[in-house]
Amino acid sequence: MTPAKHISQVAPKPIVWTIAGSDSGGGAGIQADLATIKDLGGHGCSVITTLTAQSSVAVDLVEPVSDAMLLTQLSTLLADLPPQAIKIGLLANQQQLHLVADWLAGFKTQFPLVPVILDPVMVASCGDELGDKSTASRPLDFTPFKGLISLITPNVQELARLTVAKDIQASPLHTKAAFAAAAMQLSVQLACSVLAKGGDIDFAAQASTGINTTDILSDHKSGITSHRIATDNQRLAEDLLICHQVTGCSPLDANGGFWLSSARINTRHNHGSGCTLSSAIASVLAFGFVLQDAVVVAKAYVNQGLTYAEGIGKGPGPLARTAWPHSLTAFPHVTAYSQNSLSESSDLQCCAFKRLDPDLGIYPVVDNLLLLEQLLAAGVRTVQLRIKSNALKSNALASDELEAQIQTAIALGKHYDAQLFINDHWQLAIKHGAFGVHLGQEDLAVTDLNAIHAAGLALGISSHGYFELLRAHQHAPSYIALGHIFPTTTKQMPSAPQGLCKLTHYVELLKAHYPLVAIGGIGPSNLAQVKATGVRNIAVVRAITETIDPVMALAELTRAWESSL
Ligand SMILES: Cc1ncc(COP(=O)(O)OP(=O)(O)O)c(N)n1
Ligand SMILES: Cc1nc(C(=O)O)sc1CCOP(=O)(O)O
Ligand SMILES: [Mg+2]
Repeated sequence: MTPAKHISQVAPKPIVWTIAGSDSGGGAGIQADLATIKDLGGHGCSVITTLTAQSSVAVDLVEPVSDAMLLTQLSTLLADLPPQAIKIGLLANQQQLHLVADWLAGFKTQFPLVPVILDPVMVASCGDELGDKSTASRPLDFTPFKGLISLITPNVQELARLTVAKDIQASPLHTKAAFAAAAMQLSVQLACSVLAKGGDIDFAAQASTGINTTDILSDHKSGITSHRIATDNQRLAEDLLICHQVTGCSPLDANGGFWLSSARINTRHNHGSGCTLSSAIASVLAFGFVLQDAVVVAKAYVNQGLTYAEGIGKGPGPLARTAWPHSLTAFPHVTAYSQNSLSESSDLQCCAFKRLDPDLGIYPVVDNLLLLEQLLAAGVRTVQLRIKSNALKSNALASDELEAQIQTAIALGKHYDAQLFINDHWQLAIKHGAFGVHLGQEDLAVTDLNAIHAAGLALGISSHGYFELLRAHQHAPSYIALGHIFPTTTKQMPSAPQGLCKLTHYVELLKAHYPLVAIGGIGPSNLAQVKATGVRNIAVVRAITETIDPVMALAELTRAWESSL
């Protein structure tokens, strides 16, 4: 594996707190959390709730710290090292839980935006209970955390204990439907997102009930994308993410549900995998990624850790520490979860889209034929016609006129032998034989990608973060756009600008697989910084359209891009 570059090399080191128990064996708890936070480039601070005399095979003694010690750790840290994210793990008893929840309520009034991840740890991987004696007879009630946490990460046993609805409690959570119902229930109960970890369940065994466990294997380099049902040798580990009012992402995903599937990694060295996952999510959030992005990066980190884990001691060993994940194969496959549908993968096409030269040239995005023709005549090689349908609604353009413009644009593109992409209007692009179509994430759900593929058109897909770029990758497009890098006034964006640090990571992950295009707020003043991230193409609107001489502007951008290192 190539050594991965820490995000901390390109971004300031965020402070991440872990409020959790000590595992004297070093594989889980505070010890796993601090190792994870450091490995992902953060600075870890610890608030110890409980001491455990623990090895890889047994938990011999559990001793909560005093209330005074718990509260003083919190106040001492807050005075000097306020967190960018908090992970909460083992709480020894209900009294401790109340103390932490009350403290958190006060903290949140001061720092409402700091994300808090709760890993409701109850049982060690060796099977021993981790709470004090009071919790063995009565499971903890996490209701005091309602409205205070961003995400809870139960495994299947914890999910069953935490969901109070009688019908859910009565049935074991061994089917996808029951598991999903419990996760949704918990999301409502605690008013937070839920990552329900299905690693301990074999949903594939439920395939006979008609539930589709289709896996997608996509290799864009060889141009092959294939789908197959998981067999015994290729079992899937499937987690369900239920989002609750997530901000900073596409509104379509803010309350979405997603299955995250990875090939099951055959190892018994998984001690501390839950602690590692939750502290990794907190660490990635601390760098300013949105929740869905943090979850898929943390999943990839755990997958890598399991893959390279080695035994230490007689029992299950800890996960390997493999730094920020930069390999697409470590990332999960994302499928939308729909309550109304048992089959979640019906929209997949079978092959990769048309392959392009990774260097597209400066890629202008324009909204009129006059400018399009000027740029084509000036020798532009890749260009997009982006006529938004709100231009239609305001009656600026009737639909037959839109079709005529698209038809003319396509003819011009052919005449000048350019790669002309039509934004949004994929049916017209197919009808008139365009070179390609550009689609956003919202468009994907309402587009017949099979039809675009069958017509032989190239496909470009927008993305705004890890989660969206995985979704784009699963369609094996001709290029992936990464936006918006800097603030833009051309379009209202639901997400924050990605910035150069995140762009560097996306490029590292995808550059061997796709032509990549950075977009959003790019122009002469920042183009060299963008090029330094390793991205090979930029798409621009205002840097061309808002100049007095667009042809000259294109020539200047091209010269500056080619001469930048
Ligand atoms: C090259 C390129 N990248 C991104 C976009 C944006 O596409 P989309 O998200 O569909 O948004 P609209 O352009 O339709 O508003 C793009 N057009 N081109
Ligand atoms: C159309 C568009 N899509 C974006 C994305 O991030 O998906 S940003 C963007 C507008 C880019 O315009 P300018 O170069 O004027 O900032
Ligand atoms: Mg669009």
